[in-house]
Amino acid sequence: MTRSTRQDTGQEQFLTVLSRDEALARFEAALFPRTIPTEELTLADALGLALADDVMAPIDVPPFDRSNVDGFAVRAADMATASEALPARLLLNHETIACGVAPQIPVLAGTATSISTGGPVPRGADAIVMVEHTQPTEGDAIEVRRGASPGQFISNAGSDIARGEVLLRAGTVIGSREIGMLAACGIALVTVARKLRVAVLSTGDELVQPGDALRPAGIYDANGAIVSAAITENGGEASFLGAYPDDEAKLEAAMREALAAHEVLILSGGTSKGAGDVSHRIVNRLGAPGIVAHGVALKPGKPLCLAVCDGKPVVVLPGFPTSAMFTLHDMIVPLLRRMAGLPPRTEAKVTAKVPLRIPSELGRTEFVMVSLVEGDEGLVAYPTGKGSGAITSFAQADGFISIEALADNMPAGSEASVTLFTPHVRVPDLVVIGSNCTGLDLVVGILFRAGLTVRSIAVGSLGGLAAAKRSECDIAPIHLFDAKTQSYNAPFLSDGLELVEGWRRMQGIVYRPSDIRFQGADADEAVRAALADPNCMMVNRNQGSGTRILIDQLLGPARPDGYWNQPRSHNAVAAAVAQNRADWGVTIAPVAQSAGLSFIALKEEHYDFALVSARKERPAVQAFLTALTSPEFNEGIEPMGFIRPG
Ligand SMILES: Nc1nc2c(c(=O)[nH]1)N[C@H]1C(S)=C(S)[C@@H](COP(=O)(O)OP(=O)(O)OC[C@H]3O[C@@H](n4cnc5c(N)ncnc54)[C@H](O)[C@@H]3O)O[C@H]1N2
Ligand code: MOO
Repeated sequence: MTRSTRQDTGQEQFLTVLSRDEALARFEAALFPRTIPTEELTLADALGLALADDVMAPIDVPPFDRSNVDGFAVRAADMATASEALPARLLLNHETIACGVAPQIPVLAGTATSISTGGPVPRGADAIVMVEHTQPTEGDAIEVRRGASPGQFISNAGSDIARGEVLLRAGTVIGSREIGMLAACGIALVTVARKLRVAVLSTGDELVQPGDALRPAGIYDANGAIVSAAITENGGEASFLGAYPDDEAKLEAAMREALAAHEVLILSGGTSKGAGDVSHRIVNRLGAPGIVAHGVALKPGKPLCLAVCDGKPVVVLPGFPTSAMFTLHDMIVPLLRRMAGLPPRTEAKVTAKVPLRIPSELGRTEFVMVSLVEGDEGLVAYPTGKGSGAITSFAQADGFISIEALADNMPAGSEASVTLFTPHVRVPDLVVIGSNCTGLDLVVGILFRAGLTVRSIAVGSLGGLAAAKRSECDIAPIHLFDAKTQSYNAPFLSDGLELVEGWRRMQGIVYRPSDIRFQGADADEAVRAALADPNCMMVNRNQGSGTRILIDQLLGPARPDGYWNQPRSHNAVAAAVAQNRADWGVTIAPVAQSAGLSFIALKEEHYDFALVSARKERPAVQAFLTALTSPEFNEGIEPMGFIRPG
């Protein structure tokens, strides 16, 4: 693809797919060099901003020689021979130097002046003796029974900060500690790099703002909130202007207005090849040089569009939230920080083993978000990926690994370098890897309130079992049905694993309450009714799930319409029926209940835990086992629609 071609389908091709580095180089060349706008602010307002210039100390701190103790200002030489047997006797001068009191009387040989901690040392004195090392004596004098070294208990003027030294360097981000140094020198105003004013705008007909009701086919606008927050986190001033439908004229007007009032414009969505993808077309009309890169050989992030319009950066992020977040942090934030005079974020890396083969797209550098857990031989990096469209891929990850463009996978067992999102690895107290269940939230909640951190990675029952066998987790929640023994979970355990009973989940047929074909029917009647009506559409489950075995038993040889629609979760089945994409399916009672569906009970599914025996004595594992028998758990689990065993 070398140039934009308008096709009959109404779709556009990317101009040229560039490497990440080439795209960044073009963007930087169009943006820099540039001056960093500055302003003078009070210390409080400067918090979080970067200093524009070096700041020199205008005074010495402390400004005078200062006593560090309560006691007496003396001449050390007067105590050269002082001892228990032969105390030095010093006449008291008639003044007391409290904090804030300028001394008037010099300390002459054989005299002492009473002084408080923080008081200015009087002329002639060269040491302070602590009050508890002195004895008042008759004739307005004190006795000192030990020697004093010159300078003792005195902080000299300028010993903390010397007048004329560079106190803080340009580019330093002002925090409470920096504010302390500036205030101690009497500085009230500082010149800082001004916050970058960034306009944020989402595009897409489907977008609904959080807080408003979701309409059919609507999607909550996550990117608007994500981008605005990331700008604020990075010292910018974000103005979120809302979500705009894919209406070219209206969007163009909004973009022009946004650019007039801001220094940067960041959009998301509408940069790929869909019929509604218009934003990148508008960008080229907003100013020179316009688009410098559209299409980057990255995953996620391929449709990223970078432009500079009359000196102002205009970025169109991909619509998928993980793609938007990742490209924003990886490619855009560093440039915005540079434009705002802020130092680069520090990046920490660790090495971790990849437990599974990670497939990757040839030709694109692929960034895979990972969650870190501690295995027997060091860190293990689990992909959190549910694809670029999933918000949790990025939000719940500890960091990312990259797979080079020329590789089509990263083999299981590879050592990978993980770039962390946080300065340090956060090692959780308890690691749970396997099948997810809302009932598990109840247990995790109990542990969380007890101060324990839990990392829960949803990879399904089989993935969890494999992780438990490799000792990468403490506990693997599973619900695996063994057709041969007609039993759950126990037949799947191997040496080193033991079964802890969890709870049961009633599986049943779900239908919309208004559907008269199923009202009042038992399971056999319901299946008969479904098979009798050629317009009745089912939704199945994936091969290998216990629910699928149940469905195949119900259907026998029948293959009704919808049989090949095989989603991988209980929730997806309920959503398909609730949204009228199917008329019936099999899911669990709590999911049916929360989707507002009618339910015909079939069979209990056992949701248990494979426990790694070698980790059983760990405090967090013990806390997990205790939580499972706690009154809080017992009282909470049944109202959620689950069944306690026994
Ligand atoms: N035929 C092709 N289709 C797609 C390609 C391609 O090369 N050929 N690229 C894919 C890639 S890679 C990505 S990434 C996406 C990005 O597409 P757009 O940037 O045009 O984004 P949209 O189509 O507008 O939306 C994609 C997706 O994200 C949701 N979305 C959009 N904005 C938001 C928001 N503010 N908050 C939450 N979710 C949002 C939107 O509803 C869509 O589901 O394109 C692929 N397609
Ligand atoms: O590049 Mo898209 O961001 O793969 O998902």
